[in-house]
Amino acid sequence: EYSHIQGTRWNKNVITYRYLLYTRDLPRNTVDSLIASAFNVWAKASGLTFVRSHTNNADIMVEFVTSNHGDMYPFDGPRGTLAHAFGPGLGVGGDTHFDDDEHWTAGERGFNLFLVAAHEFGHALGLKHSRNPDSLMYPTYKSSRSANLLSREDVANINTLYSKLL
Ligand SMILES: CC(C)C[C@H](CC(=O)NO)C(=O)N[C@H]1Cc2cn(c3ccccc23)CCCCCCNC1=O
Ligand SMILES: [Ca+2]
Ligand SMILES: [Zn+2]
Ligand SMILES: [Zn+2]
Repeated sequence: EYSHIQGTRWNKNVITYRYLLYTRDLPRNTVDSLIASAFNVWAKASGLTFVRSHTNNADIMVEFVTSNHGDMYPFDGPRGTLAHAFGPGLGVGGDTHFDDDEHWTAGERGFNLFLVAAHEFGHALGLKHSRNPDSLMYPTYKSSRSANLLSREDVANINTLYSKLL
């Protein structure tokens, strides 16, 4: 929701992402698959492709950090705010930060990393919050999300930004 970076969308079809810091709550390959699944939610709805980068700078830098971590939005310890992401753009644009004072899980307990990442990547692609509690882009965490994560509103909004590429 920090859309202070100009530009409402990415102007390319292939978006790269790179991990800077992992969490100790989960094995790395579990984090990798949960994050990849979260990107895939938006790939299916937008026609965008997400490619993991291991070397150079990437569009979306993903990291698990706590409290003050180098941007203007320090985290707040356990619970409260879980994560945040910057809207599309150069530099910090798209970057996604998870509060590592949370207990990140792949299941029902703690906070489900896949669900939170899917919300954050919506911001990284240019989406704002929704007032519809059934939308993924609703500003409050809900563990009981159905299989089809995206509401009709989420899909309409991503399609407005990125016309579904043929
Ligand atoms: C949507 C989510 C994945 C990302 C959002 C932040 C966000 O929009 N990032 O893009 C988030 O963390 N929302 C808070 C909002 C929130 C709920 N409460 C809070 C108490 C203090 C501060 C914030 C909150 C009440 C207590 C529950 C705290 C634990 C759950 N936290 C939340 O749901
Ligand atoms: Ca927190
Ligand atoms: Zn941050
Ligand atoms: Zn949000």
